[in-house]
Amino acid sequence: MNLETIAAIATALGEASIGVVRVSGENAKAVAERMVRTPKGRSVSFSGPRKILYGQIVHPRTEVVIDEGIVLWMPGPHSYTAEDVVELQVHGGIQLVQTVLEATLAAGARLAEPGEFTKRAFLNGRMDLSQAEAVMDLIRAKTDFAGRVALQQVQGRFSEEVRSIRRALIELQAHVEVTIDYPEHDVEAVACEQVVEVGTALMRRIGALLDGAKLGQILRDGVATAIVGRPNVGKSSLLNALLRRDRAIVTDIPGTTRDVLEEYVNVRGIPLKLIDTAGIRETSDVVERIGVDKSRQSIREAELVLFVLDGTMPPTPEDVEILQSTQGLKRVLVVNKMDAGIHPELAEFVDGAEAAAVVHVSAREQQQIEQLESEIARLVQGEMSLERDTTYMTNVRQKNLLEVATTDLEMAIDAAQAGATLDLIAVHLQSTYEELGLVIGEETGEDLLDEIFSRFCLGK
Ligand SMILES: Nc1nc2c(c(=O)[nH]1)N(C=O)[C@@H](CNc1ccc(C(=O)N[C@@H](CCC(=O)O)C(=O)O)cc1)CN2
Ligand SMILES: Nc1nc2c(ncn2[C@@H]2O[C@H](COP(=O)(O)OP(=O)(O)OP(=O)(O)O)[C@@H](O)[C@H]2O)c(=O)[nH]1
Ligand SMILES: [Mg+2]
Repeated sequence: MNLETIAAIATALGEASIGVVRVSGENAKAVAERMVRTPKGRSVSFSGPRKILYGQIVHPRTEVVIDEGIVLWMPGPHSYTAEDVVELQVHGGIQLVQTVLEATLAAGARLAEPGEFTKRAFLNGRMDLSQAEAVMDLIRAKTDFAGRVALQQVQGRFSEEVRSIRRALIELQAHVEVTIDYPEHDVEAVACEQVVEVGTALMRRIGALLDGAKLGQILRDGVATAIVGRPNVGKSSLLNALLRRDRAIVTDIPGTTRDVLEEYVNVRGIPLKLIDTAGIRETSDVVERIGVDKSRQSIREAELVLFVLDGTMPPTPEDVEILQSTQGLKRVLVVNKMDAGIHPELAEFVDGAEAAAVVHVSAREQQQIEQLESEIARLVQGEMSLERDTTYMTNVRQKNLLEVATTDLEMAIDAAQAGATLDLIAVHLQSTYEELGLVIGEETGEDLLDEIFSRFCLGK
């Protein structure tokens, strides 16, 4: 495949020890030869196998020395894109890296679009679409766990399973097609039995992938965790304590938090989307009332509720209301202000309440926060352990395709059970096969590819 030579900054913009400009394509060699000199200023020829060299980086037209750097020469197909790749590793100054990029453009490359390097890797067959998409998940991973899942997918574990299911489908399809050509009643019955038997097993395998996807979604978005309670109990203080920084405004004035505030935190490898809410109470203040409505909305959308109570006071009617409105949800009762003592009526209230866990903390004094974290981890961990034989996936596009594929496969099985014609069964099997192909990018149209890769970051 003959594509234009592209260049981009591969590292984040900012002051850093090094910055990398990457060039890929047929002219990568020419670009490098126009820009790289030995420490003594002599030209360098980039041919033969991979090479690492140290030298000067010059502007291709003026020969002005821009920096000294390390240059990697990786001839295709043994490179990230499977094309000839040159990496110019220079000092990581914001302006400097930009100047080096401009020099590569002057030397004959064009600026890469977002995701274009990875798109090349896909187009050149070095990875499939599911792997390419996972590259971006890997970069965006906020926790060790999410990172390991993405890496698993980059390395092709998910793709392998999809391919293996497709191979089994093709075999089944072949069996059915052959039978269509030689119609004999008992042979036909055998084929139907095959479709039911093999199809059911494949359903189970696709189902397992979909289970992994559910978890993947949590990984990507974080567990929606609403911190709720009446005003002044210490919700914002708890958010700050869990974040280990002063994010939300805390005052002794009830009704301080007006708007919903969202922050991500990593609790023992589990990503939580923490939602600090306005204290719930009846109020005539227009702004505060909107905030309270939003708090109620957050409760409805939460996967986990941290119900905060002021341990120093007897429970109020608002506490009773919130207890009711969070009934049936996965909730933790967080008795706050333990540093100031626990009121016996509050203790009684908590004893009588149903909850997945009860934790006494002091948000302000940072006491027992780790205890709370352990409880949270315990509550969500069950669904979150990275099991060796489970294949996870975080991509909504792929998940939707798997769902459509199961529907079609189910139709094939139903048709076989109902003794439908083999032609009809074959059509459903064919659809299943094609949908699974789209997951890994087989027969995927140009428009969709553009759309997928444009969501990548520049230089990837
Ligand atoms: N400097 C640098 N570091 C990097 C990358 C890069 O492009 N440049 N990567 C970019 O994201 C990641 C590594 N990914 C890569 C994947 C494959 C190949 C590659 O050359 N593959 C060849 C050769 C394999 C081999 O030697 O065994 C191949 O598959 O044929 C390179 C990088 C992370 N670190
Ligand atoms: N003694 C004690 N006081 C605390 C503790 N946590 C919070 N407070 C105090 O309680 C008051 C209210 O804290 P906030 O975190 O603003 O309470 P909130 O629930 O977010 O309040 P609203 O935003 O008004 O709903 C502040 O004066 C805090 O300093 C604690 O653990 N111990
Ligand atoms: Mg608050």
